This record gives sequence, C-alpha cells and structure tokens, in this order.
Amino acid sequence: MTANYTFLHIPACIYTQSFQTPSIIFHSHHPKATVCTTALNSNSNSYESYPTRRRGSYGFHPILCSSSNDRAPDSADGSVKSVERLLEEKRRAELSARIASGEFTAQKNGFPSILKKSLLKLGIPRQILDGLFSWADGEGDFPRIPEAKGSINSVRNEAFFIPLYELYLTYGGIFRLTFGPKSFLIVSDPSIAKHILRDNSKAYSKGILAEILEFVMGKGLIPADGEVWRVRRRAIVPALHQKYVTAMIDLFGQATDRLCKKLDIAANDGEDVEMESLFSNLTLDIIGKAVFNYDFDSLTNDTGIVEAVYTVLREAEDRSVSPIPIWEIPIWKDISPRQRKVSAALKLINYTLDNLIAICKKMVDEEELQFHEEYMNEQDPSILHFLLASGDDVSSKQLRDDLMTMLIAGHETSAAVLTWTFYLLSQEPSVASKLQEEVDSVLGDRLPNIEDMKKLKYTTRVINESLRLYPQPPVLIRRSLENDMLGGYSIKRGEDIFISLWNLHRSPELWDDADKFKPDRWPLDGPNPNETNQNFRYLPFGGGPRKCVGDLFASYETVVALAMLVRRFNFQMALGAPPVEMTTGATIHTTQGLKMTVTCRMKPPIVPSLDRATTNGETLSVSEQGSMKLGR
Ligand code: HEM
Repeated sequence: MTANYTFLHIPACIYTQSFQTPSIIFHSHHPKATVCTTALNSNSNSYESYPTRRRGSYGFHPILCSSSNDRAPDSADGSVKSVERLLEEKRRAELSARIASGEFTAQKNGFPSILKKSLLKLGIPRQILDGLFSWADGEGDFPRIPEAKGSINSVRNEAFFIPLYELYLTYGGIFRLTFGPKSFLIVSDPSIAKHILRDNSKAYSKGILAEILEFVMGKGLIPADGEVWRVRRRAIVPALHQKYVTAMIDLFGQATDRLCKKLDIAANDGEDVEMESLFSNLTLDIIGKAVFNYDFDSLTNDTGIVEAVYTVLREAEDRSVSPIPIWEIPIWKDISPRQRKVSAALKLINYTLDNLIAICKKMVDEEELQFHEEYMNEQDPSILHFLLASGDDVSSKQLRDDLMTMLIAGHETSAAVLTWTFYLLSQEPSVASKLQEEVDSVLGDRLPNIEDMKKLKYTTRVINESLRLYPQPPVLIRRSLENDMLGGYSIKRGEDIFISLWNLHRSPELWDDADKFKPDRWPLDGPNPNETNQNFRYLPFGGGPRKCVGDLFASYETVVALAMLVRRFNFQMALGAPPVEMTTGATIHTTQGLKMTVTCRMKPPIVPSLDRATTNGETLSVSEQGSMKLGR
C-alpha cells in the first residue's frame, strides 16, 4: 500500500513548491501552512509577525515579537489586520471563483458516462439507463456524493487539512475528494461523524493507518482492529483507573517542576527558549514513567534511548508523507543508512523494553499485593506493572506493541496541545492574565493535586478551547468494511474516510466566532465539554468505542503543566522569532518551533486593594509583573 498519509491519521496529499509574493511566503518539501509572515516595523524597530492567510474561520492572530513585555500598539495591529483581511478576501475570492468554474468538480467522464450520454441522446429513457449504469455510478438510486477533484495546485502549499476546510465550505459535510486513481470521503458533519465513530463503528476499521504504523506499533491499540483490538482494549482501559490517574498528578508536577528549573536559568540569562521541543521533552519524560516506569530524563539528558525514540517517531511521520513506500523494498532497509539507523533505534528500544518488562515482572512476582480493580504498586504505578500483575504475557509481542503505542500516542499529542496553547495565549494577553489569576488563587506555591483539578476551571477551559482550535490529530482515518449510508448517501465497502476534526471544530455553522480563542465560550459552571454533550461537533479525544483511553490523563497532564508554568513565568513570542507555521505529522507541529521569551513573574505585593489613590488624583495599579505603573 502506498503512503501519502500522515502517520496517525492523515494524508499528505499536497506537495509543495516554493513561491513568494511580497507578503505571503510559502515553503516547500512538506504540506504546511503559513500562519504568519515577519515584517520589520520601522517605527518600533521590532519585528511583527502576522498571519497572511486568515481565511474565514482560521483564527490565527498576529504574533507580536518584542523583547520587552510591552503590548503591541493598537494602530499597527489594526493596519496589519486590514492588510491581512484584504489579502485573505482576495485569496478566498480567487479560490471561490475557481471552485465555481468547476475546476475542482470532477466530471463523470469515463467511458460509461460517455456511453450513457450517447444513449440518452438516442432517446433511451433515463430510468432504464440509470438502472443499467448503476454499477458505474456506484450509488444506485441514491443521490451522488458531491465530488471535488484533487488538482488543487493553488492550495498545495499548506498543511493538508486547510484546503479540506475550503472545500468543506463549498461542498458541505460530506464530499468525495479524488486524487488520480484514489478517492477519499471527507466528513465534516457531526451526525455523520457520530454514525461512523459511535452508532455503526463496527462497520469501520482504521484502514491505511494500520499499514503505515505497522513497523512501530505492530498491532498496538491505535492501529489494531477486530478481535485483537477488543481484547487489548479490555486489558488496557482498566489500567488507567482513577487511583492511577490521581497518582500521575504528582508525576506531572515533578516533571513540570524540572522544566520550570530549566526555564529559570533561561529567564535569568535572558535567553529565548524553543518551547515546542521542551514540551516534547516534558511529555516524553512523563509518558515514559507513566507507561513503563522509565525515566528518559530528556529534559536534562540526550541519551541514546531518547535519540532512538525520536528517530522512530520521525521515521513514522516521514513514511506517512512519502509518495513511494521505498522502505517496503526488502533490500532497502539493509543498504539505506537511514533505514539502518531506524532498525538500530527499534532494536535499542525493544532491548530497553525487554529489560523494563523483566525488572517489572520480578517486582510483580516479589510483591504481596492482591490484584483488584484499582490495583496499583506505589513504587511503580506504571501501566506495564498493572498489565503484568493482571496476567499479561511477558513474552508477547502484543505487550510491546501496546507499550510503544501508548508511548507515542501519549507523547506527541500532549506536547502539541501545550505548544498551541502557549501560542494562543501569546496572542491573547487578557486570557493569559485571567489564567494567572485563577492559578495564583487556587495553587499558591504548592504542587497541584487531584482536588485542584476541579478548582482549576478556567485553566481547563483554556485547554478545552486550545483543543478545539488545534485538534490533535486534526483528522481521524477510517475505512468502511461494508456498504453503508452516510448522510443520505450510499457508500461502498472499502471507502477511505477522513473525519476532519479541524473542520468540525472550526465550522462557522456550528460555532459562534469559530476562529476566536475564547475559553469563556465554555461556561465555568457547566460540564467539561466532550463529544457527548457537544453532540459530536467537538471531538478532541474522538468518540465511540475507540475514544482515547488517555483522555483524563492528558487533560490533567496539560492542566498541571500549564498552571505551573504560567504561575512562575510570563511568556511572549521572542524578538525575531521565526513565523509560526503549521505542518502536519501525527499532530499539528510548528515548522520552525515556538521561540519565546520567558520572564520570571514577581508576585504582586499584598496590598489592601489593587487600585490605590495617590495624592495627585492619579491611580497606582499593580501590574502583572508586580511593578507599579501610573495611570489615570
Ligand atoms: C492531549 C492529549 C491527547 C489527545 C488530544 C488524544 C487524542 C486521541 C484521539 C482523537 C483518539 C482517537 C483516534 C481515532 O479514533 O482514530 C485517541 C486514541 C487513543 N489514545 Fe489518545 N490522545 C491524547 C493522549 C493520550 C494519552 C496520554 C494516551 C495514553 C496514556 C493515549 C492513548 C490513546 C490510545 C491507546 C488510543 C487508541 C484507542 C483505541 O483505538 O481503542 N492518548 N487519542
């Protein structure tokens, strides 16, 4: 099977060229989107980065890069926004015109279609012809699914899910996208998503995903289907019980504390930091301990095993965007230096896993704990320990596959959520201030605990909203195992389907201010938003039987990390930071990292009220950083 799909869930159907206009920069090699460009602002002598392709509902906001903690002047911001709006309108108009011209609309031009047209002209009744040619139309009496064809040159410079959004606005909640001989159904409708993921989930498999992930996850829980999946899901879900997740909160706190110490040094030295890779280190350290009690310590060390994990992850992503599956040629993995490196990395990881399993098995054999529903070894609360104590086969490949799957699933996703949350916060200082207020009042100086998870309501809403705007992954992949009906259209067995979470989460039909980062859209006293109470318009952890097993774990992990970081530091885009662009792998990455300036927060002095009158009638207010500013 060929690739052209990003590894957890995504097609890389759009390959890029490089071209530039004065204000829009596209890069090559990879499907990605330019979120902003950087322009020198001669007045302030600082760089301002701003979005060039803010379309309809994308909601990327200007990135202000400044060495101080000053806010950007409103007027500059306004003019940047109007230029950006004009560019956006022009681009949209061009694209709409091209869509309207039929450029993207597939013609029924094969031999059957030509023959049918000729027979119609000869006077043969349409009903007879429809019956005769139903094999060619594929959909019998049912209406035909709207169809777009994939020669989308003008939008091929972007992360693939972005042109899918444009096409969704034109073609609606379900349409067919055809690339040469391949076709995919793109689903952006909540009720169809619900049908596929929940109501008729048995009729859908993971399809191409399983093929791409095979080399690293084998038949682990994410790619597995059928009986293997059923058995393993039943074995793994109980391991993430409430007591385990509660114990993990300490782990999240300790790991984030290590990151804080690292950032302290950067803040004191005045050095900018690249947050995306730091988040990647943080979540790798957490998931290593949580899944098999291994301390990667990647925040401080760059050991062989850390390098091996990243080699395998990069390979998985590259395979998913490669047009030719060259690694499938048997001799290739022996002669290609890169493939040899991947094999060596996998060997090291497997060797490490074998050792960890052996150590853990010894612990399990020596302990006197009885296995029960909320079984947990305090010294080693890992998922591996639970699985072995529950009787999992030590020597099985399946156990290793599941451990690798959870390592990858729990690492990339959480790191991406934190990255985009910090990006969004840098665009909305008022949200950041409100967040800091809540964190200060709930946490004080302590490490967070389980009780705090209920109290950090606004912090949770910030994560909920970040997951709406940047779902990780942006698209879910399925393949139909039998004929079915989707939204009034009949579909055949073997259809490859992409459920676009990006489209669902940003649909102007489903959301007010769909493009805006507004944590307040989720009432603080309301339930935590999920697929059920949002009726499948919001699916950050999927839905139905294949919903993420780590949703609570991940929610607490990201809330703890966010709370502890904003309690201690202020974050801003660094002066001259590269533009924040999106690229797709398993999750949405930035193309050049998220470079930020970190400054230590000084706690505001305790004063009776925030505003105090001075003798000359001006007011003194305590700024975020604790310094006093004069204002009227
Ligand atoms: C913020 C972080 C996370 C996000 C956004 C996320 C998202 C998702 C989504 C959307 C799915 C459904 C995929 C599909 O239907 O095709 C999924 C599945 C899964 N996730 Fe997560 N995940 C996160 C963290 C984690 C963590 C921490 C773990 C492990 C501890 C984990 C383990 C899994 C597994 C094993 C599955 C497959 C479940 C199955 O097919 O039965 N995830 N995740």
